[in-house]
Amino acid sequence: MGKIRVHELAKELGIESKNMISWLKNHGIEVKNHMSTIEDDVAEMLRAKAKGQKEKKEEKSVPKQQTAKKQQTETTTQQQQPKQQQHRPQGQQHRHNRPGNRPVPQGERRDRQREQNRDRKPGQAPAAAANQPQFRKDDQRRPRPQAAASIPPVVPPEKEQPREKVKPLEKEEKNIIELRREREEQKLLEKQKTRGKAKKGNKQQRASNENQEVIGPIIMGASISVQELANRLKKPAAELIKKLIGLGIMATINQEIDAEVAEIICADYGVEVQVKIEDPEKEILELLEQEDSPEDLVARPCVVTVMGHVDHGKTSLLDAIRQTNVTASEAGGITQHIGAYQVEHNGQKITFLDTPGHEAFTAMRARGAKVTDIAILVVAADDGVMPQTVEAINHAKAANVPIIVAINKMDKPGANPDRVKQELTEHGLLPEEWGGDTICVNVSAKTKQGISDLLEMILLVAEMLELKANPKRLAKGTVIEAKLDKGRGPVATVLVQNGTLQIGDAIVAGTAFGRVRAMTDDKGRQVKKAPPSMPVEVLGLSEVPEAGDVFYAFDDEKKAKQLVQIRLDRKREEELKANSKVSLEDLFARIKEGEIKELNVIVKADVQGSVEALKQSLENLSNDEVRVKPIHGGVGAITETDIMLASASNAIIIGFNVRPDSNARKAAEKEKIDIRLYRVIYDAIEDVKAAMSGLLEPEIKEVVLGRAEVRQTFKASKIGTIAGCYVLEGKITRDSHLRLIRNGIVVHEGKLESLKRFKDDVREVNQGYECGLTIEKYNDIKEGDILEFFTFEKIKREI
Ligand SMILES: Nc1nc2c(ncn2[C@@H]2O[C@H](COP(=O)(O)OP(=O)(O)OP(=O)(O)O)[C@@H](O)[C@H]2O)c(=O)[nH]1
Repeated sequence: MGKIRVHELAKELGIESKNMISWLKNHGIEVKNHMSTIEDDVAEMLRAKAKGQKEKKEEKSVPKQQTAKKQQTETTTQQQQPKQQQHRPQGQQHRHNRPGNRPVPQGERRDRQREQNRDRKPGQAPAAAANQPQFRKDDQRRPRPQAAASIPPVVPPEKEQPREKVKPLEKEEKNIIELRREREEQKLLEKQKTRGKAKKGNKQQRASNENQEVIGPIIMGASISVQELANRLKKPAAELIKKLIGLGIMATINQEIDAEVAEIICADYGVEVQVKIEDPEKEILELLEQEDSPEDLVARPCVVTVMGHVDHGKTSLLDAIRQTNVTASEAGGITQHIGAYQVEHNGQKITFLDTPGHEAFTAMRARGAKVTDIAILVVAADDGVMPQTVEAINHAKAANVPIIVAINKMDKPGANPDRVKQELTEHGLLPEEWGGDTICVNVSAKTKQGISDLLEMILLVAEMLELKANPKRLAKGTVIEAKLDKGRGPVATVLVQNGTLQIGDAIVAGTAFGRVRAMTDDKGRQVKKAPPSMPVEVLGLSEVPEAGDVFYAFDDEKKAKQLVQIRLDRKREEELKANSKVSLEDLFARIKEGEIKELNVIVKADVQGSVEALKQSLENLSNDEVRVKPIHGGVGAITETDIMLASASNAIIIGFNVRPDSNARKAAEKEKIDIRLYRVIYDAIEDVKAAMSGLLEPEIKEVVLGRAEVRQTFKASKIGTIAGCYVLEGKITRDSHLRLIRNGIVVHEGKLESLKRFKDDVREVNQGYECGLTIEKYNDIKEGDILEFFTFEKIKREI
């Protein structure tokens, strides 16, 4: 028997799906979303309830006695409803989960339902209700003796009834939600109070234990000098320096230590640190980010990204959607590629980000930009769920973006959508027709089958998301793509996310400033305004911004320029700071300038013997001008902690037969720490010696291209060990050198013998992809091994 969906019934009763879902949930009826089905008797009950409310409203003009009578019947019905509902969810659950329960194809079921509803005469109950077994209907309407008994024979309608009578679904719902929220807030407040007390207690306890004067919280900026901190703690500076040495930080009395270190020191004295950093950039942005008042908010089109495995038809699907939905007025327009486009379906717009593949999506997310409202996961019906499909699912899930599955290539003879659905369930996407909440639509980008259904589903999900924006304010959005055009200068495709962008607006994106000189839409037409969710190509920026940069429009050009200046200053400062770190390359120059009197070194090696040997040999290199000082030595991979220590004490790191792990590598890049890696102790000593005398010739520098993890190994009799790898970062190229690292130790260095994706030989494989490879004359590859790929680059000496 066909059951009705939440959104269908909501539409029928003229209620918002959202309200109906909350109401059902609050009454103990389990529904997942607007696509969930409702038991027929529940639907019927809701219809009766809605009908009752409507009638009651009309009854205001009906004579009093008559109204009272009707209301009595209504009340009776309503009073017994909760009882029925409480039993229902379980039954509903069972029905979905029962094995062997033939899943009714979604399309078939929806069509059947629509057909039945279309055939019915006005005023007649919908099909689902008509098929309802009679006894249920009776049961629902007929008051139970007990319930009836509790109803007073004469109902005073004016006083008792209005509460039931005029309360619409929404209002009832709101009260429950508000009540819950209030209770939760209360609980939170209480929790915080007790926590605060406990914290305070601990601190005081510690302070009194140490028999110290209680000092209030120390308020500081991003850093504080050792002297200043000692003054505020009322402690001798020497004591603090001792503590810092204990932490591996060699600081002088005038040196600045950052908030994190200050916090550790102060914790020892039971003193709290409060960091207050004045951030002029934040202040400007806060002014721009002011919240919209609800009355200014209007619905905006949803923004969709298409993701999926290679060759499953992302580009074809985007093209098919674009072609099928070119309206008559646009037919003559030349479709431009501007990184995003809009189509219209049933009078509603949908924005597609025309950058297939999840790289664009993740790159933007990595930069903190959330542009996508809905993800379309394309899966080829003849191929099924593949590695990149899984990646795409995980990316969308991590971003908390709803997924609609487009099962593509349905025109192909080998198409098997049920297999795809089965595979999807293994990755946490349960198709809605199997009781889950994932919408799956069968499509063919080739024949255009199902494209319209897909668009309909997108609009349905978008409706549930209630996407809104305020077109009246200054624009804010994200840069989707940007390039330098020879003739036109910097060109950026931006997606307006709030406000309206207009010609002449002053805008800032990253460190790029400009006035919007011209705007072009996705059909190549010049436009003067771009409302929310509209992608446009913008001319007029001073430089090329980066994809993922957030842009803001300003009414005050001065403020815009101020923001850019703040960002530029900060960038410069960071570069300067980074450059001030010691490296072997500029060691000699800095020694000569008297800047460096001590060369701090951190030594990491594969065995303790090497650590000691290196430390000793390095220390022996000390001369009158500079003292080589190993501040830390240890066995194992170079870690992020080593980098932090190097950064805090301005040290270089020497690794012997070990490598930095991936976090350490990133941190070293950020902190500009010089890491030198060697396989021969003598080379390490020689390099430092040469650097100290200005003779270091770093002509060739190793450049790491990427890292991959061995996920599986296969033995092939003629080939040797084949490693199934996943590229963790960067890329692998066929001709790169590699080293095999096991537990942070370099086990082998050599070259690649072959590199394949699926069955094809490839020249390179990028981050996020899987590949198969073999290593020249080396077979001892194990699961979990890390392969690091590198080449050599010639570097010009600058001293
Ligand atoms: N028969 C059939 N072929 C299709 C369909 N959709 C795409 N293809 C074909 O599948 C191949 C790959 O399609 P693309 O659109 O390039 O796939 P993609 O996912 O964008 O591929 P990448 O951009 O390489 O990741 C092309 O040869 C298309 O012609 C379809 O619905 N039916």
